Amino acid sequence: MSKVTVVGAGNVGATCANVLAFNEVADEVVMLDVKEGVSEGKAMDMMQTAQLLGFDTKVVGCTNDYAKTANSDVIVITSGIPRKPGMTREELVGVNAGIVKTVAENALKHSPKAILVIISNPMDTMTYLALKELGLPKNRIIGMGGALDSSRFKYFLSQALGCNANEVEGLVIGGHGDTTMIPLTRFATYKGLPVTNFLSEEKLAEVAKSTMVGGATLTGLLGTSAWYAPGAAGAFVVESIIHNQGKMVPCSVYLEGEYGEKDICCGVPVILGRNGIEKIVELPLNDTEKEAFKASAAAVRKVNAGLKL
Ligand SMILES: NC(=O)c1ccc[n+]([C@@H]2O[C@H](COP(=O)([O-])OP(=O)(O)OC[C@H]3O[C@@H](n4cnc5c(N)ncnc54)[C@H](O)[C@@H]3O)[C@@H](O)[C@H]2O)c1
Ligand SMILES: O=C(O)C[C@H](O)C(=O)O
Repeated sequence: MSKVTVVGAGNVGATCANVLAFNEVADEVVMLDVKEGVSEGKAMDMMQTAQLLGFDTKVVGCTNDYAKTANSDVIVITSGIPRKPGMTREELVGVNAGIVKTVAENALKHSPKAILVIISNPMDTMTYLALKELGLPKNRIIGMGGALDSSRFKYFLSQALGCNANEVEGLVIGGHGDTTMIPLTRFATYKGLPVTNFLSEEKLAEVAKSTMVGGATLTGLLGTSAWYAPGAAGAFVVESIIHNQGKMVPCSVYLEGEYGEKDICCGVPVILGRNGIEKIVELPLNDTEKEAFKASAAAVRKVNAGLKL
């Protein structure tokens, strides 16, 4: 019997729960929100799609009732405010830090063995906060950003190549911020061949830029931040853990010397499995990429400095 709790049943949380149910990633998915009735309503709405879509996962909604989340294998935290057009993710730190800390503490009381997947922004700093405040081993605290950013990178690459996005591979490491993301164009491939064989340096720079501001572009179009790809990316990370898939996914994790950084959570490729982070993968970065990672970590560290730990 596998169980996942999604805290925050807003745009991202509800989409994540819906994808988890549709793909039957867990036997039970619980959504919890502070807004009276919203989780219950969304859970009932999702359950009314079960026979149309043919899934057996049970979706439960509750208003702030953490007892319903008991014995979850994974807890996904999406609670908090999203940015509006013109804002950065980093501006959300003041409000979201308090929310993330409180909900994580409450959820862990009922699921002391759970693995946490942090989505609320600014995600790298929220992951660091969870790491510092909750006393969990580092393999159980995973920030979701790189899975989404890499998916966007593959989308923009496929647009530039004029090909199917499923035939493109690519990784985005570094912070989950408009200026801190590092799309690794040198390692990206189309059908196993380097994309540098097909796209000019200028085109690849354009793809990297579109990826980095991918979230801001959608926020400008939607008036609030995106949710379909973020929710699906959250579910992808949960599935990799619950089904012990051993996939390599860029996630924000606590670094203790890897990539030359210490005492920070930042995006690097990790192997995900039943223990959460099974392994951090060290990529052979060149000097330019190493410099970019250093600058990205320095920017994340600046936001972390604003936390009251
Ligand atoms: N890491 C990523 O890749 C990524 C991607 C997309 C969005 N986000 C972030 O995820 C967060 C949620 O975005 P959204 O679009 O779903 O926002 P949203 O406003 O649609 O949903 C947030 C939900 O959190 C709930 N909430 C607030 N405080 C709570 C508490 N104490 N306990 C339980 N629930 C609480 C709200 O009632 C709301 O329903 C934002 O911080 C956003 O920036 C991160
Ligand atoms: O852009 C945002 O603020 C939300 C999220 O981090 C995203 O990348 O979609």
